[in-house]
Amino acid sequence: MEIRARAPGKIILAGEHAVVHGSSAVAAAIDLYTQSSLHLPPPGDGGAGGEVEVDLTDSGLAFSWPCSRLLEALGETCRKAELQAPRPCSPEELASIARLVELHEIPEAKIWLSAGLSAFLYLYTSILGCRPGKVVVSSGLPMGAGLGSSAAFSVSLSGALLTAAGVVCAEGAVDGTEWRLLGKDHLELVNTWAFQGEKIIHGKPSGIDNAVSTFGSMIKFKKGELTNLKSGNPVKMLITDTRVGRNTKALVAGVSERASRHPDAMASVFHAVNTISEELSSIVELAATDEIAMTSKEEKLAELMEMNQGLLQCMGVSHSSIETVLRSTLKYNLVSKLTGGGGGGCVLTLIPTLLEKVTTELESHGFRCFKVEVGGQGLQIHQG
Ligand SMILES: Nc1ncnc2c1ncn2[C@@H]1O[C@H](COP(=O)(O)OP(=O)(O)O)[C@@H](O)[C@H]1O
Ligand SMILES: C[C@@](O)(CCOP(=O)(O)O)CC(=O)O
Ligand SMILES: [Mg+2]
Repeated sequence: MEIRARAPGKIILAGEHAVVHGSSAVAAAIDLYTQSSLHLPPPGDGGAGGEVEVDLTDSGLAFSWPCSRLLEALGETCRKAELQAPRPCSPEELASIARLVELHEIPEAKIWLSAGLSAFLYLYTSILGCRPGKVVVSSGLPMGAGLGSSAAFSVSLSGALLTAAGVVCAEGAVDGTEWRLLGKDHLELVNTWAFQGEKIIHGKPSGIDNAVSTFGSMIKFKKGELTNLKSGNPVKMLITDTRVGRNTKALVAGVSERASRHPDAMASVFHAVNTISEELSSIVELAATDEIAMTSKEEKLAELMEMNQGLLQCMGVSHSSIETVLRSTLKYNLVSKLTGGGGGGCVLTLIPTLLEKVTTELESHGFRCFKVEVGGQGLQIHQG
């Protein structure tokens, strides 16, 4: 049996970090995915001699554990998982899982994978027990760059494993593709499991990343509550990856430490971010109903993003590479802010729809517009 599940990454338009401390945040799914393909031998095949394998194709590494070894280390976890109500991974269980991960020598340069492997082992053994199987993971998302690869990993894994366990099943089809969707209750269950995976990777996640990866669309998120935002006119964002690696868990912990050193000042910062996210979400919804004032709404969005970036600097999560992107885009009057954990990673730049609008108007006269890159190569030949 083979089951494939794919889950998208996300951008956070406003509210990262503050959302961990109870503020509102606004996030949207992007069309870059992580895919998990689960292969299970027919029941009875492999038996006690079988293995659990995971092939992380993007990092070129594969790992396996004999089922007997997993059973010995995790015992109870492998026997009595409550699939409808996942329980958090206890510190003892996490320590046993970490020892199983340490059985493999992960190259120092890729040591950050160990958190993902722990989440994998937790989700696999809790949902399917110590049953043999193989998961192949591939992703179009940069890892550790603020686009929610950790959540997409946990959501796609949970989706594939829960489908195999028979507790969720796909319903409607996605137009023109081979992919199918889950109903709301089943999505809720996947989201709850994926949140447990995120906890292993992030330490103290707000839950916004797994929620937007599970449910898609554009959402406002506050203290676990999710509101779907109807954004008729999608905002256009340029995403720039500074390629400066960082780790969300450490950044989230750094903000919490600053908050405990300066509780009042940071409470004001989080409150200001909350107001920005609330205002931004109402502008997004208004833009869906009122076409004409699009330009002024974009100006407001840009201003709110700029203010949010200033507050992220207050939290200590900007970086010199991010500041370089801000300066470069400002030269063209474009506003940018970091997205996700910060400390490097990705930066969002708001692209005005005015450009699109002028094209649409010209085309409405029957003219034809081309979007071209200029100054490229001359003649090119490919011989098979
Ligand atoms: N495809 C993947 N394979 C293995 N681990 C992954 C994968 N995607 C994400 N991870 C795990 O998630 C971590 C990155 O998460 P994080 O620091 O939250 O950044 P982000 O979620 O912004 O990409 C990686 O270090 C790894 O442990
Ligand atoms: C910083 C934070 O708000 C978002 C983290 O996103 P990412 O893992 O950097 O893609 C943390 C969270 O909400 O769990
Ligand atoms: Mg993450």
